[in-house]
Amino acid sequence: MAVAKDNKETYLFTRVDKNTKSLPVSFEDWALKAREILPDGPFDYIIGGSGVEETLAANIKAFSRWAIVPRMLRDVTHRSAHITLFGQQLRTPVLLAPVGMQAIAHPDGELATARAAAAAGIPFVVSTVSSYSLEQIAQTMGDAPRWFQLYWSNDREVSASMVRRAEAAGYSAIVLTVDTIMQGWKRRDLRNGYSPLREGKGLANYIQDPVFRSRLTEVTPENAVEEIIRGIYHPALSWGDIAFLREHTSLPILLKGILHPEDAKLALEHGADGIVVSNHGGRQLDGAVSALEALPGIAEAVNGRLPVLLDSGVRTGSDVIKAMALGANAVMIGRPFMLGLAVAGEQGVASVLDTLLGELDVAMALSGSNTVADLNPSILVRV
Ligand SMILES: Cc1cc2nc3c(=O)[nH]c(=O)nc-3n(C[C@H](O)[C@H](O)[C@H](O)COP(=O)(O)O)c2cc1C
Ligand SMILES: O=C(O)C(=O)c1ccccc1
Repeated sequence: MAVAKDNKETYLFTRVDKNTKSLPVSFEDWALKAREILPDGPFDYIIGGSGVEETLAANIKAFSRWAIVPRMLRDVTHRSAHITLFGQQLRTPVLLAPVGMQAIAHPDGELATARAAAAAGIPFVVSTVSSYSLEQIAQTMGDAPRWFQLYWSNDREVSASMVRRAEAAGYSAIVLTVDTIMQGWKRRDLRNGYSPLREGKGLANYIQDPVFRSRLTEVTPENAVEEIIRGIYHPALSWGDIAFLREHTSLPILLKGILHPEDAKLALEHGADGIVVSNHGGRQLDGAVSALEALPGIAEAVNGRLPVLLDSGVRTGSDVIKAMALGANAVMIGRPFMLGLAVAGEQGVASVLDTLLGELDVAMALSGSNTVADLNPSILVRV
Protein backbone atom coordinates (compact mmCIF):
# COMPACT_ATOMS: atom_id res chain seq x y z
CA MET A 1 0.00 0.00 0.00
CA ALA A 2 1.31 3.45 -0.91
CA VAL A 3 1.50 5.51 2.23
CA ALA A 4 2.48 9.17 2.33
CA LYS A 5 5.00 9.65 5.13
CA ASP A 6 3.80 12.83 6.77
CA ASN A 7 0.13 12.42 6.15
CA LYS A 8 -1.83 12.45 9.36
CA GLU A 9 -4.63 10.32 7.93
CA THR A 10 -2.26 7.42 7.45
CA TYR A 11 -1.10 7.54 11.05
CA LEU A 12 -2.14 3.99 11.82
CA PHE A 13 -0.80 2.55 8.58
CA THR A 14 2.62 4.11 9.06
CA ARG A 15 2.57 2.83 12.61
CA VAL A 16 1.82 -0.72 11.52
CA ASP A 17 4.61 -0.41 8.94
CA LYS A 18 7.00 0.17 11.78
CA ASN A 19 7.81 -2.44 14.33
CA THR A 20 5.06 -1.94 16.87
CA LYS A 21 5.78 -5.17 18.66
CA SER A 22 8.58 -3.90 20.86
CA LEU A 23 6.42 -1.93 23.30
CA PRO A 24 2.95 -2.55 24.71
CA VAL A 25 -0.01 -0.75 23.14
CA SER A 26 -2.61 -0.91 25.90
CA PHE A 27 -2.92 -0.13 29.60
CA GLU A 28 -3.42 -3.83 30.31
CA ASP A 29 -0.27 -4.83 28.42
CA TRP A 30 1.83 -2.17 30.15
CA ALA A 31 0.48 -3.41 33.49
CA LEU A 32 1.45 -7.01 32.67
CA LYS A 33 5.00 -5.93 31.78
CA ALA A 34 5.29 -3.72 34.86
CA ARG A 35 4.13 -6.64 37.00
CA GLU A 36 7.15 -8.64 35.76
CA ILE A 37 9.59 -5.84 36.52
CA LEU A 38 8.46 -4.30 39.79
CA PRO A 39 8.46 -5.87 43.26
CA ASP A 40 5.03 -6.35 44.89
CA GLY A 41 5.30 -3.21 47.04
CA PRO A 42 5.74 -0.61 44.28
CA PHE A 43 3.51 -2.43 41.81
CA ASP A 44 0.59 -2.69 44.23
CA TYR A 45 1.17 0.88 45.37
CA ILE A 46 0.89 2.18 41.83
CA ILE A 47 -1.88 0.00 40.47
CA GLY A 48 -4.03 -0.32 43.59
CA GLY A 49 -6.88 1.65 45.08
CA SER A 50 -8.31 2.09 48.55
CA GLY A 51 -10.74 -0.17 50.41
CA VAL A 52 -12.34 -2.86 48.29
CA GLU A 53 -11.33 -0.87 45.20
CA GLU A 54 -14.94 -0.16 44.33
CA THR A 55 -14.19 3.40 43.19
CA LEU A 56 -11.11 2.26 41.26
CA ALA A 57 -13.38 -0.08 39.26
CA ALA A 58 -16.18 2.49 38.99
CA ASN A 59 -13.78 4.95 37.32
CA ILE A 60 -13.30 2.52 34.44
CA LYS A 61 -16.92 1.32 34.25
CA ALA A 62 -18.24 4.88 34.06
CA PHE A 63 -16.62 5.35 30.65
CA SER A 64 -18.42 2.24 29.31
CA ARG A 65 -21.77 3.73 30.29
CA TRP A 66 -21.39 6.36 27.59
CA ALA A 67 -21.12 5.64 23.87
CA ILE A 68 -19.99 7.99 21.14
CA VAL A 69 -22.51 8.64 18.38
CA PRO A 70 -20.19 9.59 15.52
CA ARG A 71 -20.96 12.13 12.82
CA MET A 72 -20.13 11.43 9.18
CA LEU A 73 -19.14 13.41 6.07
CA ARG A 74 -17.68 16.34 7.98
CA ASP A 75 -14.30 16.73 6.23
CA VAL A 76 -11.96 16.15 9.14
CA THR A 77 -8.75 16.71 7.16
CA HIS A 78 -7.69 19.69 9.24
CA ARG A 79 -8.80 18.49 12.64
CA SER A 80 -6.94 19.58 15.73
CA ALA A 81 -7.36 18.82 19.42
CA HIS A 82 -5.62 22.00 20.55
CA ILE A 83 -6.89 23.93 23.57
CA THR A 84 -6.03 27.11 25.43
CA LEU A 85 -5.65 26.73 29.18
CA PHE A 86 -4.78 29.71 31.39
CA GLY A 87 -3.55 31.54 28.32
CA GLN A 88 -1.31 28.64 27.31
CA GLN A 89 -1.73 27.07 23.86
CA LEU A 90 -1.60 23.28 24.11
CA ARG A 91 -1.68 20.85 21.20
CA THR A 92 -3.84 18.37 23.06
CA PRO A 93 -6.17 18.42 26.06
CA VAL A 94 -4.05 15.85 27.93
CA LEU A 95 -1.81 16.51 30.94
CA LEU A 96 0.29 14.29 33.17
CA ALA A 97 -1.33 14.09 36.60
CA PRO A 98 0.78 14.69 39.69
CA VAL A 99 2.19 11.35 40.77
CA GLY A 100 4.53 11.34 43.72
CA MET A 101 7.68 9.33 44.34
CA GLN A 102 8.28 8.24 40.79
CA ALA A 103 11.62 6.67 41.70
CA ILE A 104 9.62 3.67 42.92
CA ALA A 105 8.89 2.92 39.25
CA HIS A 106 12.24 3.81 37.67
CA PRO A 107 15.51 5.28 38.98
CA ASP A 108 15.19 8.28 36.62
CA GLY A 109 11.73 8.98 38.08
CA GLU A 110 10.34 12.44 37.34
CA LEU A 111 13.36 13.40 35.22
CA ALA A 112 12.41 10.77 32.63
CA THR A 113 8.74 11.74 32.79
CA ALA A 114 9.62 15.41 32.42
CA ARG A 115 11.71 14.79 29.30
CA ALA A 116 8.95 12.74 27.67
CA ALA A 117 6.29 15.32 28.56
CA ALA A 118 8.42 18.19 27.26
CA ALA A 119 9.10 16.37 23.99
CA ALA A 120 5.38 15.76 23.50
CA GLY A 121 4.42 19.31 24.49
CA ILE A 122 2.27 17.99 27.31
CA PRO A 123 2.22 19.79 30.66
CA PHE A 124 3.66 17.81 33.54
CA VAL A 125 2.13 18.42 36.95
CA VAL A 126 4.97 17.85 39.41
CA SER A 127 4.05 16.45 42.84
CA THR A 128 5.09 17.90 46.19
CA VAL A 129 6.39 14.43 47.08
CA SER A 130 8.48 13.97 43.94
CA SER A 131 11.70 11.97 44.08
CA TYR A 132 13.65 14.79 42.39
CA SER A 133 13.32 18.42 43.39
CA LEU A 134 11.04 20.74 41.48
CA GLU A 135 14.12 22.76 40.43
CA GLN A 136 15.94 19.69 39.06
CA ILE A 137 12.83 18.68 37.13
CA ALA A 138 12.36 22.20 35.75
CA GLN A 139 15.95 22.19 34.53
CA THR A 140 15.33 19.17 32.30
CA MET A 141 12.28 20.83 30.74
CA GLY A 142 13.54 24.09 29.24
CA ASP A 143 10.52 26.22 28.34
CA ALA A 144 8.11 23.26 28.27
CA PRO A 145 4.91 23.72 30.28
CA ARG A 146 4.85 22.53 33.87
CA TRP A 147 2.56 22.98 36.86
CA PHE A 148 3.22 22.32 40.53
CA GLN A 149 0.93 20.21 42.74
CA LEU A 150 0.87 21.30 46.37
CA TYR A 151 0.24 19.11 49.35
CA TRP A 152 -0.67 21.57 52.05
CA SER A 153 1.60 21.45 55.05
CA ASN A 154 0.50 21.96 58.64
CA ASP A 155 3.30 24.50 58.62
CA ARG A 156 1.89 27.14 56.27
CA GLU A 157 5.27 28.78 55.78
CA VAL A 158 6.54 25.55 54.21
CA SER A 159 3.63 25.63 51.73
CA ALA A 160 4.29 29.28 50.93
CA SER A 161 7.99 28.58 50.42
CA MET A 162 7.34 25.71 48.01
CA VAL A 163 4.94 27.84 45.98
CA ARG A 164 7.55 30.62 45.80
CA ARG A 165 10.13 28.13 44.55
CA ALA A 166 7.72 26.75 41.95
CA GLU A 167 7.04 30.24 40.66
CA ALA A 168 10.78 30.97 40.47
CA ALA A 169 11.39 27.71 38.57
CA GLY A 170 8.91 28.48 35.81
CA TYR A 171 5.87 26.51 36.93
CA SER A 172 2.76 28.21 35.58
CA ALA A 173 -0.06 26.92 37.81
CA ILE A 174 -0.54 25.56 41.33
CA VAL A 175 -2.71 22.49 41.81
CA LEU A 176 -3.79 22.20 45.44
CA THR A 177 -4.88 18.64 46.19
CA VAL A 178 -7.81 18.76 48.60
CA ASP A 179 -8.80 15.07 48.83
CA THR A 180 -5.73 13.82 50.70
CA ILE A 181 -6.18 15.30 54.15
CA MET A 182 -5.26 11.83 55.32
CA GLN A 183 -4.02 8.73 53.55
CA GLY A 184 -6.68 6.48 51.98
CA TRP A 185 -7.06 3.01 53.51
CA LYS A 186 -4.94 0.84 51.24
CA ARG A 187 -5.13 -2.87 51.95
CA ARG A 188 -2.45 -3.78 49.45
CA ASP A 189 0.09 -1.54 51.15
CA LEU A 190 -0.84 -2.90 54.56
CA ARG A 191 -0.40 -6.44 53.24
CA ASN A 192 2.97 -5.60 51.71
CA GLY A 193 4.08 -3.42 54.62
CA TYR A 194 5.00 -0.84 52.00
CA SER A 195 5.29 2.90 52.43
CA PRO A 196 7.39 4.71 49.82
CA LEU A 197 7.12 7.93 51.81
CA ARG A 198 8.70 6.22 54.81
CA GLU A 199 11.36 4.76 52.55
CA GLY A 200 12.36 8.32 51.71
CA LYS A 201 11.25 8.34 48.06
CA GLY A 202 9.41 11.66 48.32
CA LEU A 203 11.86 13.87 50.22
CA ALA A 204 13.50 15.95 47.50
CA ASN A 205 11.31 19.06 47.66
CA TYR A 206 11.41 19.14 51.44
CA ILE A 207 15.13 18.54 51.86
CA GLN A 208 15.78 21.43 49.44
CA ASP A 209 13.41 23.79 51.18
CA PRO A 210 15.00 26.48 53.39
CA VAL A 211 11.93 26.87 55.61
CA PHE A 212 11.49 23.11 56.04
CA ARG A 213 15.19 22.68 56.83
CA SER A 214 15.01 25.40 59.45
CA ARG A 215 12.42 23.31 61.31
CA LEU A 216 14.79 20.36 61.80
CA THR A 217 17.40 20.23 64.51
CA GLU A 218 19.51 18.12 62.14
CA VAL A 219 18.73 17.56 58.45
CA THR A 220 18.77 13.78 58.04
CA PRO A 221 16.48 11.65 55.86
CA GLU A 222 14.98 10.08 58.99
CA ASN A 223 14.17 13.41 60.59
CA ALA A 224 12.80 14.71 57.30
CA VAL A 225 10.43 11.74 56.91
CA GLU A 226 9.06 12.22 60.43
CA GLU A 227 8.55 15.94 59.86
CA ILE A 228 6.86 15.38 56.47
CA ILE A 229 4.45 12.84 57.92
CA ARG A 230 3.66 15.26 60.76
CA GLY A 231 2.91 17.98 58.25
CA ILE A 232 1.36 16.40 55.16
CA TYR A 233 -1.87 14.95 56.56
CA HIS A 234 -3.95 17.94 57.35
CA PRO A 235 -7.53 17.20 58.40
CA ALA A 236 -8.00 20.86 59.43
CA LEU A 237 -7.72 22.06 55.82
CA SER A 238 -10.68 24.32 55.11
CA TRP A 239 -11.94 26.87 52.61
CA GLY A 240 -10.28 29.63 54.64
CA ASP A 241 -6.86 28.25 53.71
CA ILE A 242 -7.45 29.02 50.03
CA ALA A 243 -7.18 32.73 50.85
CA PHE A 244 -3.72 32.19 52.34
CA LEU A 245 -2.57 30.44 49.20
CA ARG A 246 -4.11 33.18 47.06
CA GLU A 247 -2.07 35.79 48.96
CA HIS A 248 1.13 33.90 48.30
CA THR A 249 0.98 33.37 44.56
CA SER A 250 -0.14 35.17 41.44
CA LEU A 251 -0.30 31.87 39.53
CA PRO A 252 -3.64 30.24 38.68
CA ILE A 253 -4.79 27.97 41.52
CA LEU A 254 -6.66 24.74 40.76
CA LEU A 255 -8.36 22.60 43.38
CA LYS A 256 -7.86 18.90 42.71
CA GLY A 257 -10.28 16.33 44.09
CA ILE A 258 -13.64 18.07 43.67
CA LEU A 259 -16.61 15.69 43.24
CA HIS A 260 -19.65 17.64 44.49
CA PRO A 261 -21.28 20.43 42.43
CA GLU A 262 -21.66 22.52 45.60
CA ASP A 263 -17.89 22.31 46.18
CA ALA A 264 -17.34 23.43 42.60
CA LYS A 265 -19.45 26.52 43.37
CA LEU A 266 -17.52 27.11 46.60
CA ALA A 267 -14.28 26.83 44.66
CA LEU A 268 -15.51 29.65 42.44
CA GLU A 269 -16.58 31.75 45.43
CA HIS A 270 -13.19 31.32 47.06
CA GLY A 271 -11.32 32.51 44.03
CA ALA A 272 -10.03 29.23 42.57
CA ASP A 273 -9.03 29.52 38.92
CA GLY A 274 -9.79 25.93 38.00
CA ILE A 275 -10.88 22.58 39.40
CA VAL A 276 -9.90 19.00 38.81
CA VAL A 277 -12.78 16.56 39.07
CA SER A 278 -11.02 13.55 40.54
CA ASN A 279 -11.28 10.84 43.16
CA HIS A 280 -7.51 10.48 43.17
CA GLY A 281 -7.70 7.46 40.89
CA GLY A 282 -9.79 5.56 43.46
CA ARG A 283 -7.00 5.84 46.05
CA GLN A 284 -8.72 7.97 48.66
CA LEU A 285 -12.41 7.51 49.62
CA ASP A 286 -13.51 4.06 48.50
CA GLY A 287 -17.17 4.05 47.53
CA ALA A 288 -16.85 7.59 46.20
CA VAL A 289 -18.57 8.46 42.95
CA SER A 290 -16.54 7.95 39.78
CA ALA A 291 -15.01 11.11 38.37
CA LEU A 292 -16.85 10.79 35.05
CA GLU A 293 -20.23 10.39 36.80
CA ALA A 294 -19.52 13.49 38.84
CA LEU A 295 -18.50 15.55 35.83
CA PRO A 296 -21.80 16.62 34.18
CA GLY A 297 -23.25 18.01 37.43
CA ILE A 298 -20.08 19.95 38.09
CA ALA A 299 -19.84 21.24 34.53
CA GLU A 300 -23.41 22.48 34.87
CA ALA A 301 -22.71 24.18 38.22
CA VAL A 302 -19.57 25.86 36.88
CA ASN A 303 -21.22 26.84 33.60
CA GLY A 304 -18.00 27.78 31.83
CA ARG A 305 -16.84 30.19 34.55
CA LEU A 306 -13.59 28.30 35.11
CA PRO A 307 -11.72 25.42 33.48
CA VAL A 308 -12.77 21.96 34.61
CA LEU A 309 -10.21 19.17 34.33
CA LEU A 310 -10.88 15.50 34.98
CA ASP A 311 -8.75 12.57 35.96
CA SER A 312 -9.36 9.03 37.29
CA GLY A 313 -9.85 6.27 34.75
CA VAL A 314 -8.81 7.89 31.46
CA ARG A 315 -7.18 5.10 29.46
CA THR A 316 -7.92 5.59 25.74
CA GLY A 317 -8.49 8.23 23.11
CA SER A 318 -12.20 7.52 23.22
CA ASP A 319 -12.15 8.12 26.99
CA VAL A 320 -10.67 11.56 26.35
CA ILE A 321 -13.47 12.31 23.90
CA LYS A 322 -16.16 11.19 26.35
CA ALA A 323 -14.78 13.33 29.18
CA MET A 324 -14.46 16.37 26.95
CA ALA A 325 -17.99 15.84 25.60
CA LEU A 326 -19.34 15.74 29.17
CA GLY A 327 -17.79 19.09 30.01
CA ALA A 328 -14.08 18.66 30.76
CA ASN A 329 -11.74 21.27 29.29
CA ALA A 330 -8.83 18.84 29.62
CA VAL A 331 -7.97 15.49 31.19
CA MET A 332 -5.03 14.11 33.12
CA ILE A 333 -3.63 10.58 33.25
CA GLY A 334 -1.83 9.02 36.21
CA ARG A 335 -1.21 5.28 36.22
CA PRO A 336 -0.88 4.89 32.44
CA PHE A 337 2.33 6.91 32.27
CA MET A 338 3.64 5.44 35.53
CA LEU A 339 3.45 1.96 34.02
CA GLY A 340 5.28 3.20 30.92
CA LEU A 341 7.92 4.72 33.20
CA ALA A 342 8.30 1.45 35.11
CA VAL A 343 8.74 -0.62 31.97
CA ALA A 344 10.90 1.60 29.81
CA GLY A 345 11.73 4.90 31.52
CA GLU A 346 11.51 8.01 29.35
CA GLN A 347 10.84 5.93 26.23
CA GLY A 348 7.99 4.18 28.01
CA VAL A 349 6.30 7.44 29.00
CA ALA A 350 6.83 8.74 25.45
CA SER A 351 5.26 5.61 24.02
CA VAL A 352 2.21 5.76 26.31
CA LEU A 353 1.67 9.38 25.26
CA ASP A 354 2.20 8.64 21.60
CA THR A 355 -0.37 5.84 21.73
CA LEU A 356 -2.94 7.93 23.59
CA LEU A 357 -2.54 10.92 21.26
CA GLY A 358 -2.67 8.65 18.21
CA GLU A 359 -5.87 7.07 19.50
CA LEU A 360 -7.33 10.49 20.25
CA ASP A 361 -6.54 11.75 16.77
CA VAL A 362 -8.17 8.73 15.10
CA ALA A 363 -11.16 8.94 17.46
CA MET A 364 -11.63 12.62 16.64
CA ALA A 365 -11.56 11.88 12.92
CA LEU A 366 -13.90 8.88 13.12
CA SER A 367 -16.36 10.73 15.35
CA GLY A 368 -16.47 13.59 12.86
CA SER A 369 -14.85 16.08 15.24
CA ASN A 370 -12.68 18.89 13.86
CA THR A 371 -12.02 20.74 17.09
CA VAL A 372 -12.67 20.25 20.79
CA ALA A 373 -15.82 22.38 20.36
CA ASP A 374 -17.28 19.41 18.47
CA LEU A 375 -16.80 17.31 21.58
CA ASN A 376 -20.12 18.09 23.25
CA PRO A 377 -23.08 16.09 24.62
CA SER A 378 -24.64 15.81 21.14
CA ILE A 379 -22.14 13.06 20.26
CA LEU A 380 -22.82 10.93 23.33
CA VAL A 381 -25.55 8.54 24.35
CA ARG A 382 -26.02 6.84 27.71
CA VAL A 383 -25.93 3.04 27.33
C1 LIG B 1 1.35 6.10 42.47
C2 LIG B 1 0.47 7.32 42.53
C3 LIG B 1 0.91 8.43 43.24
C4 LIG B 1 0.12 9.59 43.26
N1 LIG B 1 0.61 10.70 43.89
C5 LIG B 1 -0.12 11.84 43.87
C6 LIG B 1 0.41 13.04 44.41
O1 LIG B 1 1.54 13.09 44.87
N2 LIG B 1 -0.38 14.14 44.39
C7 LIG B 1 -1.65 14.14 43.83
O2 LIG B 1 -2.34 15.16 43.84
N3 LIG B 1 -2.15 13.01 43.29
C8 LIG B 1 -1.41 11.88 43.27
N4 LIG B 1 -1.92 10.76 42.66
C9 LIG B 1 -3.24 10.82 41.99
C10 LIG B 1 -3.11 11.27 40.54
O3 LIG B 1 -2.78 12.64 40.45
C11 LIG B 1 -4.42 11.09 39.75
O4 LIG B 1 -5.46 11.73 40.45
C12 LIG B 1 -4.80 9.66 39.49
O5 LIG B 1 -3.68 8.83 39.28
C13 LIG B 1 -5.69 9.64 38.25
O6 LIG B 1 -6.22 8.42 38.02
P1 LIG B 1 -5.62 7.33 36.96
O7 LIG B 1 -4.41 6.76 37.63
O8 LIG B 1 -6.76 6.38 36.86
O9 LIG B 1 -5.29 8.04 35.67
C14 LIG B 1 -1.14 9.61 42.60
C15 LIG B 1 -1.55 8.48 41.89
C16 LIG B 1 -0.77 7.36 41.82
C17 LIG B 1 -1.23 6.19 40.99
O1 LIG C 1 -0.20 7.88 46.83
C1 LIG C 1 -0.93 8.83 46.56
O2 LIG C 1 -1.92 8.70 45.82
C2 LIG C 1 -0.64 10.14 47.09
O3 LIG C 1 -1.23 11.06 46.59
C3 LIG C 1 0.30 10.44 48.19
C4 LIG C 1 -0.12 11.14 49.30
C5 LIG C 1 0.75 11.42 50.34
C6 LIG C 1 2.05 11.01 50.27
C7 LIG C 1 2.48 10.32 49.17
C8 LIG C 1 1.62 10.04 48.11
